[in-house]
Amino acid sequence: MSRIELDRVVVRAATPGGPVPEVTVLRETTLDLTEQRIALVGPNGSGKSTLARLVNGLVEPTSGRVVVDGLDVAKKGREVRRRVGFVFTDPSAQLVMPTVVEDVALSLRHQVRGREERADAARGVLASYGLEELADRSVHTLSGGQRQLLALAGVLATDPAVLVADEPTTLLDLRNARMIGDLLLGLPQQLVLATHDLDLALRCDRVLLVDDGTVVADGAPDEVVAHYRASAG
Ligand SMILES: Nc1ncnc2c1ncn2[C@@H]1O[C@H](COP(=O)(O)OP(=O)(O)OP(=O)(O)O)[C@@H](O)[C@H]1O
Repeated sequence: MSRIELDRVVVRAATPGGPVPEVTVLRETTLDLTEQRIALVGPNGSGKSTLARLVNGLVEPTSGRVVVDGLDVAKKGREVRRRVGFVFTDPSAQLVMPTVVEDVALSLRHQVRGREERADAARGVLASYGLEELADRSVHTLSGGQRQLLALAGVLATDPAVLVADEPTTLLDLRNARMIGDLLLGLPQQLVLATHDLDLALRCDRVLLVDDGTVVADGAPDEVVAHYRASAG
């Protein structure tokens, strides 16, 4: 399993034109994450996405350090991003090529060298997710569920050690949310999952409750989720 360490991490963001010049998005946070499945839960705007994005350098700490498997994210960003896959709430953000098969092929650019070989490998990846019939379609013609599955397939094809998923089921209907949730929780990789789905959080190994830029509870899923439910009134 991988190890994600946050050492006194603070994130501040400039707010040009706002009532104050900057806001603290994440207050000083120190964490050592070694469990396989870690859920981040908490109210809207609490800092879950910020915490998730720190893990692969999409957000940089204002102070402190984020270290993944001994690699400092600020110094070894490229290496960290090869180890840490990321899935967004809205998969459109990461599906950039005209067709489905080209999109998966793009993900495989570091793994498979030749153009033809890459296209073949991409079709193989699609087949393993039951998406082969969509290979030549435009990503814009896919349903939300198909798009999220495709985004996930593309990221997993690169065999990351860690997968960070930021509310990956929020835009999906019940059936697709369940399918993607089951897939994520069944992965052999370490998973960091920001989610509003408390049933998914309960199936993780450790849950962090984030509120107002601070981890306010951290530990066994049933206890932390019960705490969250009670605090939400
Ligand atoms: N670059 C930024 N500039 C200004 N404010 C920011 C910036 N990034 C985050 N914030 C603010 O920090 C807070 C935490 O944001 P974050 O996206 O991490 O929350 P979240 O817990 O993921 O929320 P949600 O559940 O709604 O997705 C929010 O109030 C957000 O508006």
